Amino acid sequence: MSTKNAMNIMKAIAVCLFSVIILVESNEYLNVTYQPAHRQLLDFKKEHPYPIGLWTKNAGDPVEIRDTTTINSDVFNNQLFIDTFSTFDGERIPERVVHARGTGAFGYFEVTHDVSKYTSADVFNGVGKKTPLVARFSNALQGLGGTDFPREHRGMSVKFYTKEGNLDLLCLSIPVYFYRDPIFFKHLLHAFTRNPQTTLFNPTSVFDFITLRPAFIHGFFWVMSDFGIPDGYRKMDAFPIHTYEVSNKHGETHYVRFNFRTEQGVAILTNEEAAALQSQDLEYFNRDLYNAINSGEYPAWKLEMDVMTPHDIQRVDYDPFDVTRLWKNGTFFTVPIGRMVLNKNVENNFRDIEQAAFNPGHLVPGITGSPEGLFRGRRMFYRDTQNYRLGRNHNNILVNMPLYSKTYARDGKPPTRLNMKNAPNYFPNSFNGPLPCVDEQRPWKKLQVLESNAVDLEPAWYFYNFILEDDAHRQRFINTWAAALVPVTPPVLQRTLKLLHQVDNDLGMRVAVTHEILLARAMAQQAAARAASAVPRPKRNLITSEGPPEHDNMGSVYKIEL
Ligand code: HEM
Repeated sequence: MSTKNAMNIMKAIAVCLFSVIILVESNEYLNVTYQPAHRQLLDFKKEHPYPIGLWTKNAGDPVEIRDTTTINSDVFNNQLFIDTFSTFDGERIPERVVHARGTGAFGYFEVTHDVSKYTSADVFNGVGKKTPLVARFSNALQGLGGTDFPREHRGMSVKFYTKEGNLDLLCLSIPVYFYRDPIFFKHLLHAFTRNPQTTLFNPTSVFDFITLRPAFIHGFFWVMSDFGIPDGYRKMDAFPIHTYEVSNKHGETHYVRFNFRTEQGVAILTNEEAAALQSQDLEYFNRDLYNAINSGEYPAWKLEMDVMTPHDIQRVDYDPFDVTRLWKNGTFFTVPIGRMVLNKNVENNFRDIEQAAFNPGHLVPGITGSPEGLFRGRRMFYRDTQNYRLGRNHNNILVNMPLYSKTYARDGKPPTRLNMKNAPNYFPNSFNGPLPCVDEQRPWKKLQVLESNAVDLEPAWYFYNFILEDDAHRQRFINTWAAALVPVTPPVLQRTLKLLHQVDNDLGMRVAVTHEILLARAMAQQAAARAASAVPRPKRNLITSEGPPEHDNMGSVYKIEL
């Protein structure tokens, strides 16, 4: 029989088989407990009532059914077997060094207000204009297989595919960052993530680091408050934090902080709610986003910017570029820009989200970035880590490709795409290779920011007394601190309590007292657990050469000791 005949027969059999299955399964959706995430495969089958085609090997030649099993066969002559293990063995790429765990979706941004006075960026100009985008949500410190519920800041990265190139805004769920100096990044991450010996998160290293670098305390206060565990990604605000310089078509500059405000309403989980949910669904955050979008409840965020003029920025009594603090009340005004809507789940998470490379250095004309050191440091970190994680041509991966690009970059590890075909590969050239543009509006003055290393505890004091809106929230904050300090060892514990006293005496005292109570309770629980462990437990009866266990019937190898 020829290959063509064989393929046709297989196709016919497959069509008959699958038609029967479709009939049998036609009532599936009557089961109302199926969430969109549960019925993904069924949805696929509804869209594709027949098999989507013939199965091929990696080189495109058809798979013959006898090659799909290997017992008692010549595996070295079975190309499908070789394809199978060699592709599977290489399925993993390095996960992100931070923000590894996450999910994402596609959507669009729509301009709702005229902001041409502040920025000439095409993406934010022209009321009603829509720009496609991809957004990724993550939690900051978990590995790929971590949990959705830890108390930590979340990420929301947005890549706008604009006519002027990709604009990436990488945001956090809290409006301040932990430090100003980019060199601290690695040390913070080492202190806050898994201990090299125990592989466990270690509260002592966290508080050791914070007390030795007390400037971190403000960002950490946000994480220890209700803002530390949002109720899913849809219900959190998100902030790029840095103070960006923007310029209009006359070359006039303003300084702005962007804010994404959730239209779903900010909602949080208490420690108890998070623990209860975690026991039922380790993937609550990812599931929530997928289900909402699939059900047509498209999550949306309003984008606005807090603005200062170049005149204002030099006259405020604080450093407006300092990412560890908020801008003070009454020193800026807020301008709405537009609305981001996520209306399409990705079809393939690895292709569209795992391979996405967001980089704060991806800016467009009219948005210059921030002159301060952390931003400049980040421009290098992201490119470097993505070169390692995805390869040097990661901007040629589908999800990262700008709408338009003509470069002098060539070769290297795939994907090289068309590799600019036969165009000149050097600049300048006399043979019509791509030319640079002239942007007369681009500001010619560069602001230089001199930053201070001084530790200012005032923002943390302000947070405790004014951002925490009432005493109930303050008490939850205190309880979280006290519980987090229970496993912390001396002298770090004493130093942490001292730092809290220095921020605010009331805070220091209340955390110390609650900590004493929790410590006593933890010791009592340990004693109770020790007592309980003395109670005999059911034993496992292993199979031995001496025959079946005494009370074993029906072949069971377990017996309960009474
Ligand atoms: C010195 C400061 C910082 C450094 C060195 C740094 C470094 C990194 C690195 C290496 C990644 C992984 C990127 C990848 O593998 O694709 C990452 C991800 C991320 N960072 Fe930062 N970061 C810094 C500060 C910040 C700040 C201030 C923000 C937000 C305001 C931020 C938001 C994010 C987000 C949202 C992601 C996840 C990106 C994604 O979804 O793929 N980071 N960061």
